[in-house]
Amino acid sequence: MTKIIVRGGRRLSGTVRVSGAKNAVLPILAASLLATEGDSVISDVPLLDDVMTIQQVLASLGAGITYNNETMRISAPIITSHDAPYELIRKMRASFLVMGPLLARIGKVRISLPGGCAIGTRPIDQHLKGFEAMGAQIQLGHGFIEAIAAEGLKGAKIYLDVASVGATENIMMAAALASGTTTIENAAKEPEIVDLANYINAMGGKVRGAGTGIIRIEGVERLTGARHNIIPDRVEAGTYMIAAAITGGDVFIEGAIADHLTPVISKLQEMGVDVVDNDNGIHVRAGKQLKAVDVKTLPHPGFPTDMQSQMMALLLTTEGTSVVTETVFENRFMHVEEFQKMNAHITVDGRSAIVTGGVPLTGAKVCASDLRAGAALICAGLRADGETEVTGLHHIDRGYVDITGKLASLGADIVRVESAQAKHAEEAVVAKPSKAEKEPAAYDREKDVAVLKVQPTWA
Ligand SMILES: CC(=O)N[C@H]1[C@@H](OP(=O)(O)OP(=O)(O)OC[C@H]2O[C@@H](n3ccc(=O)[nH]c3=O)[C@H](O)[C@@H]2O)O[C@H](CO)[C@@H](O)[C@@H]1O
Ligand SMILES: C=C(OP(=O)(O)O)C(=O)O
Repeated sequence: MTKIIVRGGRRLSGTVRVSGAKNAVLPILAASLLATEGDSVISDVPLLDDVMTIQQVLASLGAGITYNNETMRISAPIITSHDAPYELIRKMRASFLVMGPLLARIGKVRISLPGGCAIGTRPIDQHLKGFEAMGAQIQLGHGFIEAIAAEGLKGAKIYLDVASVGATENIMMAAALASGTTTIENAAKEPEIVDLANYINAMGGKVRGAGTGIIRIEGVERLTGARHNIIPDRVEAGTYMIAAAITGGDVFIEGAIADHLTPVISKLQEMGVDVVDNDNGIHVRAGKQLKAVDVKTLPHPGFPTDMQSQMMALLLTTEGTSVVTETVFENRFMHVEEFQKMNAHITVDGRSAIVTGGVPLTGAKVCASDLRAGAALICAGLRADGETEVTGLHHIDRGYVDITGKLASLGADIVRVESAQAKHAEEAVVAKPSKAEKEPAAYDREKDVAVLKVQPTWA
């Protein structure tokens, strides 16, 4: 089985560069379907499994895509299908974000219920409520959704019952080409929403108020491809901040934007970690005994749920007891059982976890139950006595670019071991004729497999 092996006890130091944000690039790639003419050129596109999945979805709908050097070029003058491929939509949550663009572009879509991290029930009722308000007729059955907007989408006033990130994005994209003005009330305010709005506006759209609770979208007749840089990944940056703090390290996180990380920075400072930002990134220094703090996840600008498990790893190393309350997803404590295998003292009581700090962590064989849980287990392994083996890496590969290489460059004793079977499968992919040769419109995976195969020299 492919695994990451971490031997704890090394203090991290040096500089690590943050990649483009997974949760920004995925909706932005979906939004590229809105442009009827001109190519979109998106830079700082991280090489993640989720990015590969969404580009396959776009290619299956008729988009032409090339990817080189973290830059993706997309053109979608003609949409050739309204049927999003089941096996790709089930793989991840964000692939559902093609629903809004397809409805707006061709007035028709068939799509399965989305997959994604198993952290709760994750309904899509708010997305559908928005599309219905804009005139789409929706039918649900056998795990699929069929929607038709025979006369095109019309602007509407939509109040979201929960400030859903995905629903805000999906509705924003659909509204960009609808007739009239759409208002989203109780909209999500995450930085990724602002990045998407900036991209739509660069394509010729008229989105105002992104980053606040009320977003107004004046529909336009057509959008054209545009150039756009993806914002740095605040969750990846936050993960390296935790990795630095948990090892008592001294790390500069290059590219991280402090304004996107205010709740994480403020909790770390409350615990006694030195965090200083400048125009180029965030410097994290830790060394003294850290204090226990309580953490409650909330929609932005509250403490991000995607940083909850990594923060829990750090709280295990403080003096005292902390309470971590998860309010965004109802089942996001699956990492607790894995931490317990590492000698962690945590009890879960409903939506709260009571974390007893200061009990030494010991290495163990653990499994990532979701993307961020995987990163949190690696952080805990950096501090634990002995060897920690983390499996379930398909979760981690969805959202972290070369986490082993980046941590190793900071001095961590960490290695990724590919199973013989995984290596064999990878070689088979390399040996196949290029997908681009067979389907000129498709993603050039050949080039990227070469990148994927790069193993750190210390391995
Ligand atoms: C690809 C992506 O960007 N993923 C992020 C996005 O997920 P995602 O967009 O799926 O998360 P949402 O903001 O939609 O979910 C927040 C809450 O709203 C609920 N809900 C959501 C939609 C809906 O129609 N009805 C409903 O009840 C969910 O069950 C959850 O309890 O935001 C989450 C919350 O910050 C992050 O953890 C994910 O990393
Ligand atoms: C929950 C996450 O991702 P997704 O919404 O893609 O499952 C995440 O990025 O932590």
